[in-house]
Amino acid sequence: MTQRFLEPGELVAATHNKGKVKELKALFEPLGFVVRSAIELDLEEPEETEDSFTGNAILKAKAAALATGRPALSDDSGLAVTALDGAPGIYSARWAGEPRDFYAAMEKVRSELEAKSATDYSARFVCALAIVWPDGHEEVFEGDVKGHLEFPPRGDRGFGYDPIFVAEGETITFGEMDPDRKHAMSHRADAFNKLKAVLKTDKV
Ligand SMILES: O=c1nc[nH]c2c1ncn2[C@H]1C[C@H](O)[C@@H](COP(=O)(O)OP(=O)(O)OP(=O)(O)O)O1
Ligand SMILES: [Mg+2]
Repeated sequence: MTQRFLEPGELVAATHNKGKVKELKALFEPLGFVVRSAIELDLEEPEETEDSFTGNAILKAKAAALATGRPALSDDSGLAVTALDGAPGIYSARWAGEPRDFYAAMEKVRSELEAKSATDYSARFVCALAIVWPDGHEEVFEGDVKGHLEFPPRGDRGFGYDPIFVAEGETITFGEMDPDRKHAMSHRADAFNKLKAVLKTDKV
């Protein structure tokens, strides 16, 4: 399939995560997109049945594009810990249970590292951003940010696993970091920088 460009206009953010909605708005609104989230539109949350970030990103965007008849943007992301063979990975949200408790999920990461007597605390955040059009055309981009984990968790400025993640070259966690600074270096920003290639806007 040939690459397709996305025209500025209304864009459905196929996510129910308020932290992501905030970050996706910060990335797309300056470029002239009006972002409406799946929360505002009261869309159903599809089951994430694929075995990769890109697969789940496409699945979520496709469901929202079909439900709304509009191009939809999704984000599938997670924390991949080297010593845990990439876990929690695509299960990052599911490790937090229902209702989501990321302090419990961060504690699970810590206890699994301790159980393995791990000395390697390196980790990365991964993000797949997908755009799917109502006719089924899809574009997907993957980004990451490398770093390491520190315990106990610090900072309440981000979401999810941010309080234990320290990016390469930094000393503070994503939870302690100014949100604009996180946006400039995150896995989401990395994927977004690749996705810019399909945005039809002179503001890029
Ligand atoms: O920048 C981040 N800072 C901290 N934690 C993060 C980040 N990015 C993803 N994460 C973690 C938490 C999130 O809950 C999970 C993704 O799971 P994921 O299924 O993609 O998202 P979700 O279920 O929260 O919302 P939705 O599927 O409606 O987009 O990984
Ligand atoms: Mg999810």
